[in-house]
Amino acid sequence: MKACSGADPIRVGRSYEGVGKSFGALKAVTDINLIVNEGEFITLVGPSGCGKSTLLNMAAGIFAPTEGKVFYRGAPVSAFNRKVGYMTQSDHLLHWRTVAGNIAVPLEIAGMTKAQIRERIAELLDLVGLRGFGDNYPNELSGGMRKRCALARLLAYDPETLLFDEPFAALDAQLRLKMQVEVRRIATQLRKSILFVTHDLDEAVALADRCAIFTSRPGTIREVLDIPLPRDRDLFHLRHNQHYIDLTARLWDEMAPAISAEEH
Ligand SMILES: Nc1ncnc2c1ncn2[C@@H]1O[C@H](COP(=O)(O)OP(=O)(O)OP(=O)(O)O)[C@@H](O)[C@H]1O
Repeated sequence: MKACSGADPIRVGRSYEGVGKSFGALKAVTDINLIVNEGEFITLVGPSGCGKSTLLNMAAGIFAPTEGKVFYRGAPVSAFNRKVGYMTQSDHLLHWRTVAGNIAVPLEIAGMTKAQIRERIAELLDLVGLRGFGDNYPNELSGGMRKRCALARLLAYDPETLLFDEPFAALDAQLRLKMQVEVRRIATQLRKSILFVTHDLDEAVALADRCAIFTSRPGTIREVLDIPLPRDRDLFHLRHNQHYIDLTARLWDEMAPAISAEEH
């Protein structure tokens, strides 16, 4: 087993130790060793099909590793758990419920009272910049507002780790930048740990404290790149930041052989 990169015994939140996952004869990932410190933002990049989503699914406990273990605060993750919030490319908003009604879903499941739900929804609408839109239906929202609503629902039961699987891939560049700013702000403000899968290498550098680079399948983490940009970085002006320019160029160089070898 390779040494876990980035270990910090005081702040370790989640760890993958010698983790592998096979689906029948197909080995998706192998020998994954990764520490996710509390409050840390880690982006995951790698060729298509190398097992990035599989890694998120194992963090959520959606399925178990076939080798090694995933730990959360020292205890093995053994079943689907509410310590994580999961967001994918599709927002999965319920079209027959208002914004407030969508955000209420996890709160109703958690058994909160009507008054508690109302109060929590008001907090969340403020947090994601949707105050005044609680009574609108999803089809009355812009693409960015839908994402904000999905983000509010994700945060509703205050999960400790947020898992993002290419959440902004379908957005245009300007909207994507706005959502990146929001996620980075919320992550810093609420001190969430984040695992964020992306194919966008600029996004991978802009958002991360560290970026894990996968090999092709069976995927393993080839390198974890430190991103020493300030925690309160200004994403709108990163393109002028020499560290950002150098790190992005380095990541592109690392990924170029794998990207050019992909079949599509
Ligand atoms: N539930 C499953 N059953 C069977 N095979 C699966 C399952 N989930 C993933 N796989 C396989 O495991 C491999 C890794 O898939 P995964 O979705 O984790 O990769 P990825 O890196 O996220 O891919 P992409 O970047 O294209 O989204 C793929 O070959 C995929 O077909």
